[in-house]
Amino acid sequence: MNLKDEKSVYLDEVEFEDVSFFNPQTLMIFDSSIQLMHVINIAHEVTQSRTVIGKPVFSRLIEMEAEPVNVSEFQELARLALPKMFYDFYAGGAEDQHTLEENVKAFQRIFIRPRVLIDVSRIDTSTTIMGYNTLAPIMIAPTAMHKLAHPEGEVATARASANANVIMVLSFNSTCTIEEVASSCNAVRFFQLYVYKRREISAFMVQRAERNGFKAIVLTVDTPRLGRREADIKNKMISPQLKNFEGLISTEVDTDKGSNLQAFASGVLDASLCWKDIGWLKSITSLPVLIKGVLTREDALRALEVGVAGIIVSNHGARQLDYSPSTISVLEEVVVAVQGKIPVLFDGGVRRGTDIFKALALGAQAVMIGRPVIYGLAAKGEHGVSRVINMLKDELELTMALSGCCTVKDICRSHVTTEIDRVHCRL
Ligand SMILES: Cc1cc2nc3c(=O)[nH]c(=O)nc-3n(C[C@H](O)[C@H](O)[C@H](O)COP(=O)(O)O)c2cc1C
Ligand SMILES: CC(C)CC(=O)C(=O)O
Repeated sequence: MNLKDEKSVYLDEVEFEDVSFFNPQTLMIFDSSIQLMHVINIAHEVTQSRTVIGKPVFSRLIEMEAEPVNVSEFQELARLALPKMFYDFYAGGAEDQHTLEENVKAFQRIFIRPRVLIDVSRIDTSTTIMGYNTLAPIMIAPTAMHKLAHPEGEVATARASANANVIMVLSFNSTCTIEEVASSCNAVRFFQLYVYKRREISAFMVQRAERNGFKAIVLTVDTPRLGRREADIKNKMISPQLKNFEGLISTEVDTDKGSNLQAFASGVLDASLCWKDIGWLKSITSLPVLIKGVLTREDALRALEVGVAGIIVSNHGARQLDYSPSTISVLEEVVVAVQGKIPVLFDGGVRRGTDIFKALALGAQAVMIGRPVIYGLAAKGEHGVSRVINMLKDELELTMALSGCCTVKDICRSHVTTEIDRVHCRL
């Protein structure tokens, strides 16, 4: 990105210093590949004749040239880059956001027990997930509407994942179509599914995913209704038309009352979905079915009974039920119930390689990352996503070396101490 050139164009045109009022919906129609142009274009489009980007915004964009060294720096860049409505949508959680905070804080209460005098001159982070070899036990969690973060949307995320050799789970609510993502690059990908009241739509999407080479279906089971995200209500979060659903259903909702996305979701999500429907899903696809959103031993056992191929311990990034437990605090409960019969994957609050190490030590086969990917995408497009993935992989590698683990298989329960362990020690 050549900021100096942009600057001269831009400074001539400055009229306002407030960008907060532009209509983010226009973001969907631009296809510029550089972030700065992207933001300026939106402003041009909305006001038609005037530029509404002012100095404070421009200086923020300059800051984006800095290379972040960790996920939280990417988050800050994303905050600066994005319209408030979108940043809040991505970063926010449900209600008091207690679980949102806990997802991250609970990791901080787990300590690593490093082992020394082990030859760690060679570290191998690679692993196998559902039979597929990957660079690291890291996957891309399904997150909706990547074009609100960057004009290349899910295609940029898919390319970064493919280059890094990690598995991406494409969201049912993606802004690029299943076909666009599939044809963008060769990679192992899974498809996330919501079951709509109009089941034929969900069934059609499953068939498209299958036809386009996706390798598994990830059924999200924690969203009979959308959680109450108060920032989205205040911002009147948009619900844009999604190309995947063209000719099937209108995803565009235009209400003045609160979150349009919430209004859309409440119209389409099938709240009657239950365990017996896993049978229906298995009957319409030959792909393995994983369920995403399990937090208890009871549901893990039920999942085994109905024959799913894998479980994802997840609270939807704390966007659904506030005061549900942090995911890392219940991971072991699920792992113990499953007894190694099927893979247990994990997401929620992973921001460091040490977090990945802790989740693996507690029995997860791999972790999925949600917001960090979006922050990378918003700040620096495909390059940003690559950086986030590689940063977490490098941090994991260092953690393994400093803990005496040469391979992912070497990471075991005795490498961490949890709060519960410490209570038991005192008894
Ligand atoms: C902006 C955003 C959109 C999301 N969209 C979806 C979605 O479409 N489908 C889904 O199953 N989960 C969705 N999730 C949940 C993620 O798959 C994942 O569970 C969560 O982001 C993990 O937590 P983390 O963001 O702390 O990594 C979304 C999460 C975020 C933050
Ligand atoms: C469009 C939404 C239903 C996507 C979602 O799952 C989320 O925002 O958490």
